[in-house]
Order: sequence, then C-alpha cells, then structure tokens
Amino acid sequence: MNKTFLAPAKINLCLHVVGKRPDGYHELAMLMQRVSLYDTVRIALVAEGGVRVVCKGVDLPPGGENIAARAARRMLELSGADCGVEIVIDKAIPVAAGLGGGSSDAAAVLMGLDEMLSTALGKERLMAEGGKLGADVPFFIFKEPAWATGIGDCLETVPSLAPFWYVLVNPGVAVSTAWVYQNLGLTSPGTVARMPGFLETTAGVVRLLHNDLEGVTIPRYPVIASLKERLLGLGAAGALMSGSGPTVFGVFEGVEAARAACEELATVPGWRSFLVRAL
Ligand SMILES: C[C@@](CO)(OP(=O)(O)O)[C@H](O)COP(=O)(O)OP(=O)(O)OC[C@H]1O[C@@H](n2ccc(N)nc2=O)[C@H](O)[C@@H]1O
Ligand SMILES: Nc1ncnc2c1ncn2[C@@H]1O[C@H](COP(=O)(O)OP(=O)(O)O)[C@@H](O)[C@H]1O
Repeated sequence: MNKTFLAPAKINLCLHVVGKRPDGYHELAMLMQRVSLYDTVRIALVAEGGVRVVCKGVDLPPGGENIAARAARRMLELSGADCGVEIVIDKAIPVAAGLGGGSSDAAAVLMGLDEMLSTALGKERLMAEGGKLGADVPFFIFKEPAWATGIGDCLETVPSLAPFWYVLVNPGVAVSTAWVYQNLGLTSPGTVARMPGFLETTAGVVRLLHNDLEGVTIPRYPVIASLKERLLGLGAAGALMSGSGPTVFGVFEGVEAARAACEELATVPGWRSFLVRAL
C-alpha cells in the first residue's frame, strides 16, 4: 500500500520569547499559520522491516537523521505492525529556513501512518507523540492557525484570521534553530504577550508582526534586514523573519502586487521566492 501526503510550511506572524525553562527550552508566545508551500511525502508499507527515507530535491545538512524516519519508527512501534516503511520526500520547503519543513514532514508521517496502519490514535495523542519529536510538530497536526505558548506546543485556535497572501523570500543560507536559541541573551523576564483579537485586516496583522529572534539573526546575517527592506519597497504592508530564519515573509493586500514582488525577488541570484496563501 502507498499513499501521498502534502506537508505545508508555516510562518510565525509573531514570536515573543517570554522565558527560559530549566532544561534550556524557551517559553514562547507565537501566532503560527500554515501556508501553501508543500513538501510531498510518499509513504509505502513494505514487507521488509525497518524504515527507509529518501529526500529528493535537497542535500540535507549532515548530522542528525531524518525526523520523518523517527516519526515512522514510533508509529511502527505503537501499531505493532509486522511490516516496514519506505518514505520518499520531495522537498520544496527550504531546509533550516524557519519554515518548519522537517516538523511538517514528521507530522505528515505521523498522521499518514495513523491512517495507513489503522492505529486511530486521535488528534490529541498524535500531537503528544509529535511533541516528543520536535516542539513545532504538534502545530502541524493541529492544522489551524494557532496561538502557541509553552515551548510552542500548547495550541489555541485563533478566531477570524483572514487568509492573506504572503511572499516568502529565502536568501539561500541555512540557519540552525539551536544556534539561534543558544545565542539569545534573555534580558529581564521577557515580554508578556496575549492572543490578539480580530485579525481580519492587513493593518491588524501588520501591527502584530514581531520576532524576538531577529535580534540574534540579523547581526549575523544582515541579508535578512535587506530582504525586509526589499519586500517593503515592493509594496508589502509589513515584513518579518519567520521563526529562527532566515526566510522573510511580506504581507500583501492583493495578489497582483504580491506576484510582481515575488517575480522581482526571484531574479536575485541565490534567493528563492514563493507566492503563498495562508491555509
Ligand atoms: C523557532 C521555531 C518557531 O516556530 O521554528 P523554526 O524556526 O525552527 O522553524 C520553533 O520554536 C523551533 O521549533 P523546533 O524546530 O521544532 O525545535 P526543536 O527541534 O524541538 O528544538 C531545536 C532546538 O531549539 C531549541 N528550542 C526549541 C524550541 C523552544 N521553544 N525553545 C528552544 O530553546 C531546543 O533547545 C533545540 O536545541
Ligand atoms: N525531513 C526533513 N526536512 C528538513 N530538515 C530535516 C528533515 N529531517 C531532519 N532535518 C534536519 O532538521 C534541521 C531543521 O530543518 P527544518 O525543519 O527545515 O528547519 P527549521 O527548523 O528552520 O524550520 C535541518 O538542518 C536538517 O538537518
């Protein structure tokens, strides 16, 4: 049996670091939204035992095995199934980019194998299993725009978030999430952030844009500030780095201006741009 699943990217419309736990993880307050840029994850159940993963379209940086393989191994364990799993991932989401590609692949494997192995674990349990693989994995199982607290794994639905157009621009450098958090000097107790109310207008979303992690990444990768300026110059109502970066997104009122900006930025050597819709 084999099936194909789409694993979307995410952006963080805001990311406030509100504290640090004794185990080193940071407590956050974030608004997260999935967007229409997808890895394609093909999963096959095979007779030969074990898990094999192939990633096409990208050279994953060395170190650490594929998070999708860890997800598959866990599902085999939970199901007790007497088979193996082969996974082929067509990577369209830039790697180590602040777009959650690995977490989304892992979530797709958990949800996909839950269906294919008939484990019927339910959303809550799958989110809990996802949280053991990475802080961002539960969000991709939650599947709705979310106000995320804790280490990013306590999720509440955000009411009335309009489906904006975004242009994502990636400058072609990989940024390690662990490095960013390690270099974050926490001053004072951190910001207290609350779930925003109505987010139906562009102005409402633009007011929200804030990412504490830019304080670490921009001094090391000034290109992130240039990306923001270019997007604003091309008509974005606001621009922000997503997650731990370096991808920047611009918020656009209309699709035509967004498309023009996306095409213009794609001409810069080494940059990749994507026109996406909020999911
Ligand atoms: C920054 C964010 C924002 O959505 O996304 P990305 O930029 O990675 O996409 C997330 O917080 C990334 O979550 P995720 O990438 O799942 O993190 P993990 O694999 O669990 O951890 C990677 C590294 O980041 C640190 N980490 C992660 C989450 C968190 N709340 N505090 C941390 O200090 C961990 O200590 C670990 O060294
Ligand atoms: N399926 C996968 N896709 C992308 N990266 C993966 C995957 N599995 C493991 N990784 C590792 O996870 C790291 C973070 O990747 P990714 O999820 O793309 O970035 P980010 O955390 O910035 O959103 C990469 O450096 C890579 O080595």
